[in-house]
Amino acid sequence: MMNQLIDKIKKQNSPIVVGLDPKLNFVPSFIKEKAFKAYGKTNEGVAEAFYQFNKDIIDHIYDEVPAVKPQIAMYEQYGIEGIIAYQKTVNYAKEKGLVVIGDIKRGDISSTAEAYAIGHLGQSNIEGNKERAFKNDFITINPYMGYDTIKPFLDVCKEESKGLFILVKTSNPSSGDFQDLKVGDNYLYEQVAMKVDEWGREHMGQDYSYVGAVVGATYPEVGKKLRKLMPKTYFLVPGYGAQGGKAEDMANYFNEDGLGAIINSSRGVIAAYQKDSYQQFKEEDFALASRQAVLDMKKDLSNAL
Ligand SMILES: O=c1ccn([C@@H]2O[C@H](COP(=O)(O)O)[C@@H](O)[C@H]2O)c(=O)[nH]1
Repeated sequence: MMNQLIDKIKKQNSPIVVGLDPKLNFVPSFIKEKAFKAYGKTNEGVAEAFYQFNKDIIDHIYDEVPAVKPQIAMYEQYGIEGIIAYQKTVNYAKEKGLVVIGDIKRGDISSTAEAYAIGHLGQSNIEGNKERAFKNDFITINPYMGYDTIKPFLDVCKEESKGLFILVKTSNPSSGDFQDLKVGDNYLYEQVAMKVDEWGREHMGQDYSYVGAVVGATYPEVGKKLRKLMPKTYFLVPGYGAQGGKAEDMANYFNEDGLGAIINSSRGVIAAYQKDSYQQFKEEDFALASRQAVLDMKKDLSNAL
């Protein structure tokens, strides 16, 4: 799957992933009103509104970006109906040929990790009948509990040709509370990076491993250091745009082959029509504004890289 992602990045000249993180106040009123008329102001109503919102955005961006990253929390808060909207979003993105990174950030003891891995990347075996719950190509996972909790994910990835992005240095303001603690001569994030690199070497695609790393756009000096420490690891880089990550710093996350990183923007794309800089777009043209935001991000990055 890493090879396919890289091929698409090269073909579209677009190291960009759009985060599908819907919020009710991002959804235009004409979509909300229709959904609420059909299902009421209920979880089902929100789920319908989110799906229609995502679908229109996907229709307007799928030819310009290789991947989308739905953030499961945005859906989960609306219960089963929200999860169904997440699943339908993943399915629709796959139908449009997009690579899907399920941002689920799981991690637990190995028996539980195995269930997460099967559910989000693999297939369950129901007395001989195989069933797939979610069609993600990659998921994000949390390495805090150590190797035995990572292994079930690696095993399913191998079986299914899927991939992972493991949290190494996150983009949030307090990411240093633990990640920047010194462990011997290294920072904790460096220790984790070395492990992710080691696990990845046993799970190589063509040039890059299918075990990737999450490295926040908001710490470009760390990005530069990690780029050297993990040359075969693809980086998923959240934090560009809404969190303050700048295009001029993104070169730090790429290798000399022009590859090695895929930059995420969620709010900056899906809620673009609400920004002053896109006020030429009316609410009903929200998806066109998202497309414009992708084109602008593409230009912004290619000028900087
Ligand atoms: O370190 C991390 C890890 C994950 N995220 C996720 O990425 C998006 C960012 O959204 P923006 O609107 O572009 O800020 C969101 O889903 C986060 O949960 C992250 O930001 N940082």
